[in-house]
Amino acid sequence: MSGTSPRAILVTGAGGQLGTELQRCAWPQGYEIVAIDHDTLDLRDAGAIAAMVASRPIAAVINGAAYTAVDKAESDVVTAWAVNAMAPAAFGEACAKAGIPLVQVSTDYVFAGDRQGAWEVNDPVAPLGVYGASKLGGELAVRTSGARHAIVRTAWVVSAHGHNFIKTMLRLAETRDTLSVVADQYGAPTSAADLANVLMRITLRLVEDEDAPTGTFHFSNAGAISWADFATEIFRQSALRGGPSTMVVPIPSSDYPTPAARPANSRLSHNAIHAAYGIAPRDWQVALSDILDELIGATK
Ligand SMILES: NC(=O)C1=CN([C@@H]2O[C@H](COP(=O)(O)OP(=O)(O)OC[C@H]3O[C@@H](n4cnc5c(N)ncnc54)[C@H](OP(=O)(O)O)[C@@H]3O)[C@@H](O)[C@H]2O)C=CC1
Ligand SMILES: Cc1cn([C@H]2C[C@H](O)[C@@H](COP(=O)(O)OP(=O)(O)O[C@H]3O[C@@H](C)C(=O)[C@@H](O)[C@H]3O)O2)c(=O)[nH]c1=O
Ligand SMILES: [Mg+2]
Repeated sequence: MSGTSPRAILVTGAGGQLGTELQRCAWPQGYEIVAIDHDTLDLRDAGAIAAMVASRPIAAVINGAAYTAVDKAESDVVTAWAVNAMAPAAFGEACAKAGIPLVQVSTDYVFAGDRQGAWEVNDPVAPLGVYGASKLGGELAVRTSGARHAIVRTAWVVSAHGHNFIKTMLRLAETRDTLSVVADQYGAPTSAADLANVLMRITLRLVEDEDAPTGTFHFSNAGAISWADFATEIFRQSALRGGPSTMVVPIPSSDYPTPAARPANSRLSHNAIHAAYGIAPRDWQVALSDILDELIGATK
């Protein structure tokens, strides 16, 4: 590519878990990541989104930003919909106009989670709360925008930075002898680094191959556990590293009331992403180990 300018990939949510990991990915030579944070672009401003995409040649957009405060969204409905639905709509329109692909990230919370098994990409959606509903709005906006797109639903995103369940558990363990954690909500954690790598692969295909698979895909790490199981393994692996740990008391969701209801079964099937892109996730325990290496330090 010598003599030509690099292909710019616009990434939103630069300060978030996914945005941070997208910037750490090993993008091939000839690509430049233009990572946009909240201060640079407020996603509630659709006009600013259009102007940003039109302001320079861009090869693709990865919309990694979102209003992710699930409980707060219940009482901040308009902001949640502005960020999670209207901003993707604005990106869809801008990308269609520019003729570039859009990669949109969505969530397991679009499902009601009311039956067993892993959710397939075409299974019926029925969000239980404002966050899930607004993210579904974003999916529909992107799907109908005319932009070539991939919508990647993920779940339980964790990493060494930002806000997430691992960091919350380690923080609470510092001061608690026991920790009550819900044992009737099932899913699989997703390393933000693994997700970023998958989104990079999909984005590169969409940029380089007009016929690359488009549509809706699911990605999480492999496995099926409850939040209580997850907490237990976090503390087991943390203790091995000399980090904080405490005893987990499994409880029903009814003993942990929250403004937003969560799906009982959040498991995402990987069939679609495997068929289209040959992607198969590694086990969640291995991904957790890498994150704790970064947070606490490696085991001796
Ligand atoms: N976290 C999870 O467990 C899951 C996440 N997802 C999806 O994955 C994607 C990445 O999530 P993750 O990285 O964990 O999320 P984070 O909450 O870590 O990051 C989200 C980012 O979006 C930014 N943002 C929020 N509102 C605005 C706004 N009005 N204008 C500009 N930027 C804004 C935030 O900035 P600031 O902090 O400054 O507001 C933050 O940097 C999202 O689409 C999310 O819906 C899906 C399933 C699970
Ligand atoms: C802190 C804590 C949480 N919990 C429960 C609440 C909840 O059901 C579960 C996980 O807590 P969180 O606050 O991480 O849950 P939540 O913020 O709902 O996580 C979700 O975030 C959004 C953005 C998504 O898209 C989802 O995939 C999912 O990751 O654990 C306990 O039972 N005990 C505790 O001490
Ligand atoms: Mg949360």
